[in-house]
Amino acid sequence: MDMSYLEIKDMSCGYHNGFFVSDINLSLPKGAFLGIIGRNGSGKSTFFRGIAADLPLSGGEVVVGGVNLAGVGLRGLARLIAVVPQFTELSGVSVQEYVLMGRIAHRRPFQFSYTEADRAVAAKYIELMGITHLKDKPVTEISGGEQQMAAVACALTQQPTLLLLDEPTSHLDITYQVRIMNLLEELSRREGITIMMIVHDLNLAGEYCTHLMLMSEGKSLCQGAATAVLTRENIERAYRTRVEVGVNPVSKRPFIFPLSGRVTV
Ligand SMILES: Nc1ncnc2c1ncn2[C@@H]1O[C@H](COP(=O)(O)OP(=O)(O)OP(=O)(O)O)[C@@H](O)[C@H]1O
Repeated sequence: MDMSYLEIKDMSCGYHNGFFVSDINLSLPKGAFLGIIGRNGSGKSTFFRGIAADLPLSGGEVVVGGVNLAGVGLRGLARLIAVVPQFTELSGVSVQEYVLMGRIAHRRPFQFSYTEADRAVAAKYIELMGITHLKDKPVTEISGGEQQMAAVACALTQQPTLLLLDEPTSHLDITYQVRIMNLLEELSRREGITIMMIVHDLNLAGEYCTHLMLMSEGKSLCQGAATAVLTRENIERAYRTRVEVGVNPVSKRPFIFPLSGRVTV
């Protein structure tokens, strides 16, 4: 396996006279499923904005499959990277039309309508996300969780090599949470899509992700497999909250138990 499909070196980015993410170093093999965890305001979304060129880098570089993103331009970037943002601005288009927008980066010059192949790709991911029954509804008239599923279908329709998801499970019930995580895991394993996902649910992250990165105050506090990152010491240091760490009896992955103020340890 190529250990450095995604190579982030000494990356920094942030806001004028304000918050900065700094000195991030990260190497991921193709098909890795990285979970980015850390408390609110630790810089997870800012880090994503730097990778997706939504914020200029103030230092370092991001290389995907040997290509330095600084040189690819917006269209080239859209063919490599798809982003599922935390909040999506929605107009009244149908779910199907919305998901099809993922094909725009693949249009040839002077191609003004979608091809049959474009429609087939969109239909495949609409089906995989389990929202085929909603395809003719306006996106403004479906639930928050259904909108999240549509946003993921749209990003996959872009057929990126690197997929960034900013908390895709936050509005989802356990059925859809598990469905989306299983699907992402399968896409990373079978199709070699490298996935980076911001996730607040530490147990979901620990269960599914092949790699974790724990952020604190704009820096990467630690990286590695779930068992190395999800320790009581690391979590208490990053979140300043007392927890107990156990083991999922079936998967043997770490499991975090929050501790109520009632409990004295
Ligand atoms: N557009 C902006 N301009 C200036 N500062 C910003 C901007 N967006 C975010 N920040 C600041 O940057 C810091 C990090 O924010 P960021 O959204 O990266 O954190 P996060 O880890 O993704 O948080 P959360 O888990 O709450 O989504 C915060 O202190 C925030 O106030």
